[in-house]
Amino acid sequence: MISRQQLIDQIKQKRSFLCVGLDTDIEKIPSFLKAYPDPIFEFNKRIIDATQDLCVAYKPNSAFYEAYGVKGLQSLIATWEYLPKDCLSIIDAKRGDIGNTSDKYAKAFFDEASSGMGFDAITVTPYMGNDSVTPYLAYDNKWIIILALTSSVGSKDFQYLTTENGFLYETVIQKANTWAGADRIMYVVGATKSTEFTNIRKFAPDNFLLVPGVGAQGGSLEDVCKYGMNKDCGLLVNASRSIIYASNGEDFADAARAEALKMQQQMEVELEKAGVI
Ligand SMILES: O=c1ccn([C@@H]2O[C@H](COP(=O)(O)O)[C@@H](O)[C@H]2O)c(=O)[nH]1
Repeated sequence: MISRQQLIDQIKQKRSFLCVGLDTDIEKIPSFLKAYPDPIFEFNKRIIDATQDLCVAYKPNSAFYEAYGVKGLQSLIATWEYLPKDCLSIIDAKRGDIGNTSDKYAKAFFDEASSGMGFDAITVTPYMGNDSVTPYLAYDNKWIIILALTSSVGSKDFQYLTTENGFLYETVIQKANTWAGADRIMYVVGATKSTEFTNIRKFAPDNFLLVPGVGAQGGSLEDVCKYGMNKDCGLLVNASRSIIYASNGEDFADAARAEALKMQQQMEVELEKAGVI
C-alpha cells in the first residue's frame, strides 16, 4: 500500500510523476520473446527493470490480459508480483456494478490471499453511483480512481451534459468527494482535455489526478502541468504505447527507458517550475 504522503515522497525523490502503462499486446511485442513460457510477463519484466527508477506507478490495463483468458490472468498475476513495491500499482479495470458484484471485483484486484493480486488502486466508473463504488473503499488503504473526464473523443457524449451542478463530470467529482477524501480517491482526467484542468482543480484541489493521453493520444505534458499541478504535484501522468512500444526490436527495453527518461526529465523541469522540488 502506498499512502498519499508516500506517493508525494516518491515523486520528490524520483523527480518524476510518471506512470508506465503496461498495455501489453502479444501482437506487438518483439517476436523473440515468444520463445519464453510467458512472453507477456517476460516483456513486462524487462520494461519494469528498465524503467522503475524513472516512474512512480505502473498501470496494467486488464483488457490486455483478460483477452488471453487463463494465460493472460497468469501473466497479470506474475506482473503484479514483480511490480516494485515502492511504486503505486494501478489496475486499469474500469469496473462498476451493483454492490455485491463490486465486492467481488474488489476481492479480485485487492485481495491477494484470494486472487493472487493486491493492487494498490483500481479505476472505476461512477455511472452506477455510490453503492457500486463503496465496496472498494471497504479495503483500508486502497485507492479508487474514478473516471471523471476521459481522454476519449466520446467524452462529449455524456461527460459534458449539463446538470443543475454544472457539467456531468463536475457533478461526478462533487458527489464522489462525499464518499471519501483525497487520501483515497483520485480522478481520471485525460491529457487531451488540458485546458479543463483549472476547472477540475476547483472541485478537486487536493486529489491526485491520473492523466492518460500524452504520447500516443497527443496530449501535452506541459499544458497538463500548467493547468493541473498542485503544491504536492497531484498528477500521475500515464504513458503506455509511446514507452513500451518505442521499439519492437531486441532493444525494446532500452528504447522504453530512453522514452521514460525523456518524460522524467520534462517532469523534473515542471516540478521545479511549480516549486514542488
Ligand atoms: O480516459 C482515459 C482513461 C483510460 N485510458 C487508458 O490509459 C491508457 C493510455 O494508453 P496510451 O497508449 O498512452 O494512449 C490505456 O490503457 C487506456 O485504456 C485512456 O487512454 N483514457
